[in-house]
Amino acid sequence: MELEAIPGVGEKTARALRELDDPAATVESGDVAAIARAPGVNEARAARVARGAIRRRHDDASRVLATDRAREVYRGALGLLKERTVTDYAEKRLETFYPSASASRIAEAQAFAAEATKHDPDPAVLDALEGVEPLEDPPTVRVRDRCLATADAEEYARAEARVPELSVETVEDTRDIAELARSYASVIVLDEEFAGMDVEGDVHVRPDALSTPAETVPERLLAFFAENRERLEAAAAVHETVGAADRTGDADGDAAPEPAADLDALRDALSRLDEDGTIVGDAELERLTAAVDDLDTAVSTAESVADDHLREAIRERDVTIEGTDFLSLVEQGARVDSLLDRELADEYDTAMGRAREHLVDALELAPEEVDLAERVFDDDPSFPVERDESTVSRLRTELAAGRDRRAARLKAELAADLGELHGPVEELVRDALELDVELAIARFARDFDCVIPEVRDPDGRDEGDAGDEGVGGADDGSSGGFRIEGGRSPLLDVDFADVEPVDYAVDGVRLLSGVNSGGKTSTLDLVALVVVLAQMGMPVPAEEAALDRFEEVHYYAKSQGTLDAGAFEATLRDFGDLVEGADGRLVLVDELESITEPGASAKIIAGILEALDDQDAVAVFVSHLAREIREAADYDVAVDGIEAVGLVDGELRVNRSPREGHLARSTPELIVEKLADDRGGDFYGDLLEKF
Ligand SMILES: Nc1ncnc2c1ncn2[C@@H]1O[C@H](COP(=O)(O)OP(=O)(O)OP(=O)(O)O)[C@@H](O)[C@H]1O
Repeated sequence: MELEAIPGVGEKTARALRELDDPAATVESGDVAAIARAPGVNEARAARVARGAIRRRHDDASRVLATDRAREVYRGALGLLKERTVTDYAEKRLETFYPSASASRIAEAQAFAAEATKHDPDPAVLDALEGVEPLEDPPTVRVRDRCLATADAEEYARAEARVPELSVETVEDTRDIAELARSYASVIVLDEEFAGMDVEGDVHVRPDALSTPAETVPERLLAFFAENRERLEAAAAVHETVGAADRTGDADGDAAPEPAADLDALRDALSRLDEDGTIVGDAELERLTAAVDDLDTAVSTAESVADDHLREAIRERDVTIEGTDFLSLVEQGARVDSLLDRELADEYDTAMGRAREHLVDALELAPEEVDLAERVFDDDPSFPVERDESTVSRLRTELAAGRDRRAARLKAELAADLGELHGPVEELVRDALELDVELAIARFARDFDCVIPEVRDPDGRDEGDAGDEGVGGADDGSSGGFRIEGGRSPLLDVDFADVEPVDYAVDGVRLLSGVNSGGKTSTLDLVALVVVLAQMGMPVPAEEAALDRFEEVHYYAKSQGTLDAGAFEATLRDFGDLVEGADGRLVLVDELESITEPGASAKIIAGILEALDDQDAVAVFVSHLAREIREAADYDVAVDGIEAVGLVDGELRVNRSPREGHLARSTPELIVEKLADDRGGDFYGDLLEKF
């Protein structure tokens, strides 16, 4: 795949993405964490890349969010979803859901959301998700006791690139290899031509070494698992918790899927691995490691044991010394060895025996090591007892070699096991992270009593596949629209529990009138939110919702006061563009009249409505000037109204659902009416007649 063909991926990002193992598949997978492994690509950019790949797959060039306010509503909706994630991954992954005008994209996202909403978010699973994070590649470990060797310049470059953990050495002949074998514990020769050579040391000819990294550098896998231990344990815990919830019947009806990796095998492998990537839990390796470390101390203690015994023996003994011996001792400084030998031979043997026994016991030496260890103390009598340094050194070398051989074998065995787990654990962690995405959607749907909306193909309406009910006038060939029943916006400034349900269906161009604070703006917000969420493929906060797929959502918030001439002209130009080719657009406009004086506003709004009506657009204009606009318009403008049911204790009681074809009375009218009722008299009565 041409990476540059993905919308939003330039040359620089494409170059970074090419560093990934399988760039095309990774980008397509939508796995934001995997994409973010490309150098210099953070998670936000990774989410954009994933979104671009989705757009490309669906051939989706749509830009549904056409205005700032529409984008704000999207951010609000996304925010509500993101608040319900546990992991950073899920937060970023949710950004790959965008409002689309592509039927296939919406269907794909809806299928995902429909599955997601089947979950019953279990608090124990959410807790378990806390520790899950995308897996990370640890920094390169340098392995110094092993090297790669080749006579080929290209192979050399390949080896350096693929196995940065090892030194790569150039060799010309067997002599060079023999030289390397003296400096490295083990040498891996990459060239076939050296097969069968006779070189001393741990030398292997392995032409496939670069393609079998688990064998060549088992340390790489060990470091990967050591680095990611906590994430892996957390992901395993998530799967187990889901499984447990399933068994106790807490979760949805479906049985939990088998985890992607064998969790017992994973735990077993991790138990053999230390934090720094070394092997643990092997008694023999621990014995050899301790023996090397404790050798000096054990030899010194063994010397003391022998000395103590001899000292005691000498002290308790009367030694008769012949005159000549005494003379030779005094005159020539002769050593007492001969004396010891003659007088205390038995005691000396016992002392040596004890020293050797101590050494063997303290270091827990194996039978094959005992022989050499016993030679540390030779039979030539001396006091104090002296070790044979060269034997100690040989013993150290042998124990260390045994330790290294054992460690290498265990590393290779563990790496082989880990190699098999590598793919599955990547999937295990990804599944856990994806579960967080699904649970966020499930919680959103539950928290806000959502439903999966019906999103219909606007071009298919005339063929009669618009469903039984139809959206407003959808099956009559008009521009379609939306129908919301029991919609409750979670973005309102009141507690969700206090939000009153709103029913509203629109199939063409409407003016929305109503009392102050009746909920007109909130209705526009609800419509925008439902449409945006629906086209993201997400559940919407309503009892029922259906809409025709919109190409663009143009939502204009109320302007903050009258505009100066320049800004007014710019706004008019915006609307000029908007009414051009408005088919497929949803237009939501809040009190456009505030941009200029009321008389001019009514004429301008009437003109815009006429143009939109001609285009069969779907539009809702909130206005307090409904009557004036109707008078200024050349056609019969449809007006809906949010009615006050009455004034109770000075407070308006409102029916939040707009009434179709009804011009709602304004707040001033209602107050005049109340005064006319309460006080009577001509003044209030006359005033009321003017409305
Ligand atoms: N469906 C609802 N349920 C509960 N409260 C609501 C609902 N709709 C609106 N409200 C409350 O009414 C307040 C006013 O709503 P909103 O701003 O939408 O009214 P408006 O008709 O646009 O007012 P104005 O005519 O002053 O612009 C909101 O801030 C909210 O507290």
